[in-house]
Amino acid sequence: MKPINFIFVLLPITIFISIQALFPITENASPHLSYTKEDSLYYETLHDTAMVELIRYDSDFMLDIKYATKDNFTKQVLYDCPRAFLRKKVAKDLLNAHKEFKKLGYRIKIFDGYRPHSVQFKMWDLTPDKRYVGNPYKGSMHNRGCAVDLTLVDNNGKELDMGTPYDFFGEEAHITYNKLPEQVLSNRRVLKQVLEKNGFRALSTEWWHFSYNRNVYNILNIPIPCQQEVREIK
Ligand SMILES: C[C@@H](N)C(=O)N[C@H](C)C(=O)O
Ligand SMILES: [Zn+2]
Repeated sequence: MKPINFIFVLLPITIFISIQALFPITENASPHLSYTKEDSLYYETLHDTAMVELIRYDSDFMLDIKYATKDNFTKQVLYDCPRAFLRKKVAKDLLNAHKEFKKLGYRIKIFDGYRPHSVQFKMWDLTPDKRYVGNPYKGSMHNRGCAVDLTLVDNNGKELDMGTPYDFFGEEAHITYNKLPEQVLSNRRVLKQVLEKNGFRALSTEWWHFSYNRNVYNILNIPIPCQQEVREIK
């Protein structure tokens, strides 16, 4: 073989094959579990009921955890740390919805996921109105890790116009309220359609709240943990 052939043909092929051998591209059974390989393997072992952190599954989720700040309707800090957890089964279906949103050019921004039961009581003390706050004596789907408050952002991270801010407790936030610009109605439609297709049910009074309708799990009252190495709430 001429040296020129070796340099331009055989050498690149040899290098490519060597790289493949060192870093094999394997078919991942759960392609969503993309945070780290170690996380992926770990999450595979968990039961569907485990409470898992969303961004460990998909780092494209944006987080704006209002109840970890005073910028919420209670004007109090209700969580120790700004993290979002859901039951593994719920998280997986949300991930499938996220994949669809990403194909449309959007990403999900999470305002709230699992919410400790004691926080539900605090909310209810201030706003005992079951249209906008779940009755803690029955338990909210958030307390079960089965509800998520969310919106959509565009490719620049800008929130789509949904007509009202998050936790706007009034008629304009109701999903049947239609005295809104066509673009707002269309944004709400996309949000609802994709989530409903993936196992979530909209709440008639809050465009941002979606409950899981494939399973219901127990109420928990474990605080949102702060240690980053804690990957699940047990
Ligand atoms: C408080 C609000 N973000 C919310 O999630 N409301 C529903 C009804 C709930 O508390 O379950
Ligand atoms: Zn909610």
